[in-house]
Amino acid sequence: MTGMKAAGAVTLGEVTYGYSYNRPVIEGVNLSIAAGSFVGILGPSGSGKTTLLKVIAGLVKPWHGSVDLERGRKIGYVPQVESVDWNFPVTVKEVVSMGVWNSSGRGPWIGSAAGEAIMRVLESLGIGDYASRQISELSGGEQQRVFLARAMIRSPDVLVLDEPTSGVDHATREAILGVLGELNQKGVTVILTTHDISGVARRLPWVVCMNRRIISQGRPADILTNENLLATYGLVVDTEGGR
Ligand SMILES: Nc1ncnc2c1ncn2[C@@H]1O[C@H](COP(=O)(O)OP(=O)(O)OP(=O)(O)O)[C@@H](O)[C@H]1O
Repeated sequence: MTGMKAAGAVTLGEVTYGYSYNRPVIEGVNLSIAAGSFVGILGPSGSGKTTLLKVIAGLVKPWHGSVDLERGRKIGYVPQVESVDWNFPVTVKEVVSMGVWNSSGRGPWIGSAAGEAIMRVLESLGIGDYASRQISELSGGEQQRVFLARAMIRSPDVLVLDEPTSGVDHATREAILGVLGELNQKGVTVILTTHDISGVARRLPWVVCMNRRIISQGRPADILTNENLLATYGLVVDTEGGR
């Protein structure tokens, strides 16, 4: 896809970023993600996956290198649930409405059209009944779906998700993967990180292994080999699952 900028394509060139002077946590990252891709990013803890997603989503600016997304395309970012502190009172509907503040430019008042759109998204994720509940009362898997709803309400061209299936049960994982698969079928580029090799990564069309740098990428059957996993994680992982 080089040289071609289809909707929702993301291209990183020689991207380096870190949090303290002279200590990059991702370095020289070159990555081309074609529009309409469904990509899983794998790597051990601390390998820079979240950082890479933040660079892609434009939340941080790389020290060096380029991040290209076609002008006017929208990126939705779904953070890791554990990274968010919901100790203040806010309902599910209010959290999702944050996704439309930017476009309405009017603050947290939900018009009836936006309200209906929010309910449609919540229902598509099976959490319509929770609209008026406090977010702090929900389980991790339910909160995960609320964040997904907040990103989906903006109809993004690219959806970037940080470990969307971590800490959820089997049924929730399948529900989340199902929703992401449907969005991808509609043309949304989906980029997620995961630690779940057999339950998630093996089922995606394309995976990228990273550890500060990109180590390998390709179809899971070609990439999730013991040799590559050893290079990425420093150990051989039981990829056959047995879950
Ligand atoms: N806000 C921050 N300030 C300082 N250092 C940070 C910050 N965020 C991440 N780091 C450091 O950058 C490195 C990469 O972190 P990152 O969260 O990108 O890794 P990760 O691959 O997503 O890890 P995990 O799988 O555990 O979520 C780690 O060493 C981490 O400690």
